[in-house]
Amino acid sequence: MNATRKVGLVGWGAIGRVVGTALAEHRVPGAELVCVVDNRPLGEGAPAPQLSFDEALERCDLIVEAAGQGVVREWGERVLASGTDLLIASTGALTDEELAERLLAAGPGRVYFTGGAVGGLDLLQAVRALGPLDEVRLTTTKLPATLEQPWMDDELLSRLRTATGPVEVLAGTARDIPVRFPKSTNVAASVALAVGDLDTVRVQVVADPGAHHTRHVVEASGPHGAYRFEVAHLPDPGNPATSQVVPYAVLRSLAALAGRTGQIL
Ligand SMILES: NC(=O)C1=CN([C@@H]2O[C@H](COP(=O)(O)OP(=O)(O)OC[C@H]3O[C@@H](n4cnc5c(N)ncnc54)[C@H](O)[C@@H]3O)[C@@H](O)[C@H]2O)C=CC1
Ligand SMILES: O=C([O-])CC(=O)C(=O)O
Repeated sequence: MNATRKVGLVGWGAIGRVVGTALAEHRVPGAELVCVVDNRPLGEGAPAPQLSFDEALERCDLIVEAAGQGVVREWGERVLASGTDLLIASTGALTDEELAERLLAAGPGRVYFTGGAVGGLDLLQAVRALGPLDEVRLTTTKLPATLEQPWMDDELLSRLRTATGPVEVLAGTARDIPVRFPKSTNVAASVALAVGDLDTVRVQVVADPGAHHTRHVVEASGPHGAYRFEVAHLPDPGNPATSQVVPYAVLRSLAALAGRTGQIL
């Protein structure tokens, strides 16, 4: 049987709280929560000691990032160089190809990403082996307030705030969109990781005041077939930018990584 994975969880927010609580309750066979890292003091709020990143690297063999793209940029290489594996939720950081290459070259730790809020990535990854896709489109629809960004001008902010139906906020590729909406469109980078090309993935970001559910629609086509995956998630009540399902996607990824016998994964 494999040794128990010693997990350091970075980020005690909408995703981290659910992941950390499940780990602390031993709901992931083969994985144990050793510590939590967060740049806010957590007091007694977390079920494991709050440590610095450096302390976490000394005690853990797997870091789960559920904090933001900046953490991947700042810590990714050091995590891998210390021999610790890294599971990434903030995949948008990997649209920086220089960083992605440095992470690929770093080691001996291994880097993984979770499918997060989007579906069908396993099939898109499989299709890639047949040859490139001609077209890949992602349409993400969210509540307007979850899409507001510091770079937006007054006109765009006003369009978001006064929308009475769906409005396109920005269109681009998976190379530029996740940087523009760092907490809201990591899914675009995840689709690009599956497809293997940032520029092929065209992304449309839509704000809809009636979006009771956050929607991600992936449409892809190529010489071998056509694919469409549509998901509609309830947003997390505390952080509506994040879909409620995301921590469970992280836990699913963790279960696969911990890979205990007695489970069919
Ligand atoms: N792949 C996917 O489908 C998704 C990915 N995400 C990514 O996951 C991230 C976390 O999401 P939530 O838990 O909803 O966010 P949240 O805002 O609820 O929680 C983030 C936590 O990380 C902490 N944090 C932020 N920067 C930090 C730093 N530099 N060092 C240590 N701690 C830090 C914050 O204090 C907070 O406790 C998002 O920013 C986004 O990048 C979010 C949703 C879906
Ligand atoms: O949770 C979601 O629906 C998507 C999200 O925030 C992201 O990709 O960053």
